[in-house]
Amino acid sequence: MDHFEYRDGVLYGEDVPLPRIADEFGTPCYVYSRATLARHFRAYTEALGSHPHLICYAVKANSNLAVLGLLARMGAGFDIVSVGELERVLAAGGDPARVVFSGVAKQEAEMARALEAGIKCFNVESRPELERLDAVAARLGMVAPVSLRVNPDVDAGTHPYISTGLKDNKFGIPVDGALAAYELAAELPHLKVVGLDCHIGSQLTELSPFLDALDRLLVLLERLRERGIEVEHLDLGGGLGVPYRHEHPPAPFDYATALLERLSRWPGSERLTLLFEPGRSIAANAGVLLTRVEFLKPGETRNFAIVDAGMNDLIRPSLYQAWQAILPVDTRRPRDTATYDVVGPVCETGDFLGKDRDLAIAADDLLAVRSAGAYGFVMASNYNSRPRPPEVMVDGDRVHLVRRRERLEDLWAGEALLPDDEGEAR
Ligand SMILES: Cc1ncc(COP(=O)(O)O)c(C=O)c1O
Ligand SMILES: N[C@@H](CCCC[NH3+])C(=O)O
Repeated sequence: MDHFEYRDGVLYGEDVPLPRIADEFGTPCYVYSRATLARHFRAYTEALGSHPHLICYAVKANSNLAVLGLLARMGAGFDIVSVGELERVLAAGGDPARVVFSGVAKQEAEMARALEAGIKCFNVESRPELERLDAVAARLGMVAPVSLRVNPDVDAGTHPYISTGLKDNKFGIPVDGALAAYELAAELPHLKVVGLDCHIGSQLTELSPFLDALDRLLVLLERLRERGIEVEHLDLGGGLGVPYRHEHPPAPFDYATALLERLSRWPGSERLTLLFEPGRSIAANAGVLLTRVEFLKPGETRNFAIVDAGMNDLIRPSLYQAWQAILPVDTRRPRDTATYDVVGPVCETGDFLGKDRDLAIAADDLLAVRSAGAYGFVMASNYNSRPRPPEVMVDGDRVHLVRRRERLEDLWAGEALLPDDEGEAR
């Protein structure tokens, strides 16, 4: 259940009819539900109950300040992958002591800023990164808390572009080399080993890859213990899938219960703080992308519904052939049903939001693309010089504009013409 439902034939976000939002803010427009975000976050904390834990929301999924601020107030930590995400978390009132920093290419300045801000942990992804972090911490006269992101080589069974825990992927330290990397970390004077981490991929719909990864991490923890290296926390990353169409991913409760059960066989597990880095499972179904039909264009082989949102606004269908439901917002007016490719204004054949959709629509109707709260706005671009859409949060019957539509002049902010004397003559 989420908070986007039909009432008397009109799609609502919480208690707000979506046509009201289109009238006020125009289309395309992202709409998020505060209640859904909060409910998805609570599903994790309630599932983990009294076991020591920290839910570090993956900022990359949806980094709007209002989303981060809401989760921060609920006690969330954050998983960041850049200094930009760190600054967003801080601007939203997030607690730096609850931030973990993932990513394969952390720059020295990013490390320094995160150290000064006092983050909880760096999730280190390679040996050279350990050395770089030690050097940066030494320069600042600090000690950096580290966890090694281990690549457990399990098949997450997801789209190849969003699988991260295989030997072939760029992420993490291969599990076979992890002991030696931990020994290096323990020797480096400006690092303190605090955790062990993995993240095997995104949109996982089965429990078994998570449990396989946990088993491999527990073997490694045992080896570390034998060498006198104890960690305070175990970070199992994000990756829990959501229902976009026919998928039936485990609920956070079942996921956490299965992991806790497996973990309980490990001596001392009750003292091990569990970290999770969920992004999609918190944000995806808390958002829709509202768009308006510009034209219906019947064709010999296909019918096109041309809408005002394109791949620059929501790239998942084009990039991963992802399927997201597309719903008419107002079903009260009689319409003929036809099968459409729902396409955008961008000059690319790959610019589509959905293919072969049976829809009863007419020009000027509003559509809602569901499950757009994660990896939606954050992946939007200005391709074709299109301003990025606004973001709106509904909260009961209230509507908050949480990011205005970009203005045309925002499109060239920071750009410069060549000085006069360097024109065409050369
Ligand atoms: C290190 C890390 N943590 C967490 C996430 C969040 O993943 P998801 O949105 O699938 O929960 C990702 C993205 O895949 C990631 O790379
Ligand atoms: N952007 C991807 C998920 C990437 C996960 C980040 N490691 C998606 O929309 O499915």
